[in-house]
Amino acid sequence: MARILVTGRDGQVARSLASPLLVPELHGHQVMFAARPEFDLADARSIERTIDRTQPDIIFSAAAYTDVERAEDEPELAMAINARAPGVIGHCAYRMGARVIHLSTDYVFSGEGTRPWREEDPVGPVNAYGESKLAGEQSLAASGADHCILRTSWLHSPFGKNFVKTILGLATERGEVSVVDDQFGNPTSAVDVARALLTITRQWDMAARRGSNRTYHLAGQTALSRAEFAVAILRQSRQLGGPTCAVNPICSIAYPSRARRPGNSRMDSSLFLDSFGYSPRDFGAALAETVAASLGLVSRQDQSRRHD
Ligand SMILES: NC(=O)C1=CN([C@@H]2O[C@H](COP(=O)(O)OP(=O)(O)OC[C@H]3O[C@@H](n4cnc5c(N)ncnc54)[C@H](OP(=O)(O)O)[C@@H]3O)[C@@H](O)[C@H]2O)C=CC1
Ligand SMILES: Cc1cn([C@H]2C[C@H](O)[C@@H](COP(=O)(O)OP(=O)(O)O[C@H]3O[C@@H](C)C(=O)[C@@H](O)[C@H]3O)O2)c(=O)[nH]c1=O
Ligand SMILES: [Mg+2]
Repeated sequence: MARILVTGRDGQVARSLASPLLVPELHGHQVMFAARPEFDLADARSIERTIDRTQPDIIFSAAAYTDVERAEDEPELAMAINARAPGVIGHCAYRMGARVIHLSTDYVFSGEGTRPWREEDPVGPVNAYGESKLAGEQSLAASGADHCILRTSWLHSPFGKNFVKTILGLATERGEVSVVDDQFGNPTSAVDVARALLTITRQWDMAARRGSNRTYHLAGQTALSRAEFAVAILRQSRQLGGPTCAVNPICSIAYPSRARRPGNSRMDSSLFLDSFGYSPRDFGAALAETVAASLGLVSRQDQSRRHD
């Protein structure tokens, strides 16, 4: 049993961890969630106070500034939260001998080529969010804490904001949705990331023997374009009696956005599988879970609106 401190309470990974139906493995650990206003990643003192008070064995560093578009307009705030805070968390963990598992992203890569990215590949972020997350990896690594960095990608879940829920929402309003077909990546269930965090926790000593303080990639098994992903989401929704619509594939330049995004975000997660014997579920099973649960939530909201 470990004392686990999870940063963020309402994020996709945090809420997956807190859902006993989706992640029963958490049972047996003592889990604490740190969230605003008491715990603010932009305020170093609040981080120190929270970690000192909760005395964790291990910290799941899951909270982050994740609005890729807004990060272009407020890069200093994105840096404070995504770059400096992981260093502060690392220092606190180092002082008390706690471990840290920190979540990072495929957006640390440039998007060049077509080969799935491996851990040792050169980084080269193309937007402010990616730059801030890369700096966060570096500040945690420099803190001296016993840590590991888990880079994941294209998270989906029934919780919070994500591409799956956005597409389902658009399908209720429109007959067609235009989606970029020149960005490729591996959609990943936040539930599978939550399970991976617990897998590392269980096997930490084994990982340490192999050389801890490592970076791992952990993403879903299937790589596809955003447009293909949208088609899969809508097919799944139709099968479950949910909304559906046509997908119009477009180029990224035709989609108005402030942030550039990597074209090739494909991730190679084989090191994680070799190291921990764990792999996310197959694409269809993970997506079916997210779509089914999201449709349930959507229809409950609709019902309560009808009673308003
Ligand atoms: N979403 C994705 O597609 C991907 C995410 N990742 C990484 O995985 C991790 C988890 O992502 P995900 O679960 O999707 O995150 P979410 O966007 O769902 O949630 C982020 C959480 O961070 C919290 N947060 C933001 N700013 C602060 C702050 N200043 N102080 C305290 N808490 C704050 C938010 O709190 P509040 O509710 O108060 O806003 C929210 O609970 C992140 O590190 C992210 O960078 C990596 C690859 C893909
Ligand atoms: C909703 C939508 C998006 N798009 C495009 C916009 C963009 O280029 C791409 C993805 O859009 P999103 O804003 O959903 O995705 P984005 O916020 O860029 O997602 C990223 O979030 C961060 C936190 C990560 O770490 C990444 O792994 C990745 O998941 O799809 C369409 O073409 N049509 C649409 O209807
Ligand atoms: Mg977004």
